[in-house]
Amino acid sequence: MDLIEPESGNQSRDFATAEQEIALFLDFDGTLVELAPLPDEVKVDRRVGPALEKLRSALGGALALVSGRPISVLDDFLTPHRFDVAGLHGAQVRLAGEVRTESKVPETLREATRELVRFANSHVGIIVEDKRISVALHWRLAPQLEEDALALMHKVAAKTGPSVRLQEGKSVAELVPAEASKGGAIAWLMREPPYLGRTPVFIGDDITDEAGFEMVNALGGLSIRIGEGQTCATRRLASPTVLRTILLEAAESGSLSSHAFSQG
Ligand SMILES: O=P(O)(O)OC[C@H]1O[C@H](O[C@H]2O[C@H](CO)[C@@H](O)[C@H](O)[C@H]2O)[C@H](O)[C@@H](O)[C@@H]1O
Repeated sequence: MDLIEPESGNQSRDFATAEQEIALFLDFDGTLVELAPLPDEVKVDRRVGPALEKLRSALGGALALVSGRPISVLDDFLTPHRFDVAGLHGAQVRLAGEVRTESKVPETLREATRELVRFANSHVGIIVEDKRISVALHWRLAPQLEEDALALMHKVAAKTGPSVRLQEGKSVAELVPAEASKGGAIAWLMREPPYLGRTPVFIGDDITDEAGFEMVNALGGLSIRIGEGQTCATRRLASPTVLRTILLEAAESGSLSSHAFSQG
């Protein structure tokens, strides 16, 4: 059985709209790919890009990546395949090959980034990922520095003002445009063809995905959390491997409904 039972109080349910056509939203790190020690080191199963292409066709085009990564980085990982993407936690959205929304670079972000780089330069294992519109501080290689790194991020976030918010993740904290969220990006896409009128399914693994889970729950869709941890998602899958198996099988068969995510 691939599904982990949800925590008590967070009821799994038979998905009432299982036969309806779905729109599929996929997180990247920890969902499509396993986590790696460094952001550049993730390995993408070479079957994933072609499988997602097939699924996109099967779903009438309604398939998008929803990630904290920039669109350009996801393109590089999945090259030569190109998908609709909500990147940078929703700060940018590409639909049908065109970037349709993109947050401005918050004015205070450059100074904040410099402060984070100073910290990284004096602490082994701390990494700054400058994503232009957002910036991430990673401590996966120095878990003993988590408390210090988080304290710094809170201090820097307080100085950056209301245009920026703090987004925590797995061994990472990020400063992102305040208005951006994965939930907002999913809602935006759901108002546009080919997503419009479909039932959203969002699969993620992280606290950064909770806003997306909340949104698809509100829209009557299906939210699926990969792995353990507190969540408002209504279903779980054990691992990225389990998800990839489901997606590869669905691509092979040429169809995907929400039933695929509740196989026992
Ligand atoms: O929304 P996602 O697609 O899940 O992206 C979230 C962040 O993922 C990346 O960081 C995480 O994955 C790294 C590689 O496995 C790992 O080393 C790190 O500890 C994780 O936090 C990425 O680097 C970030 O930019 C994304 O926001």
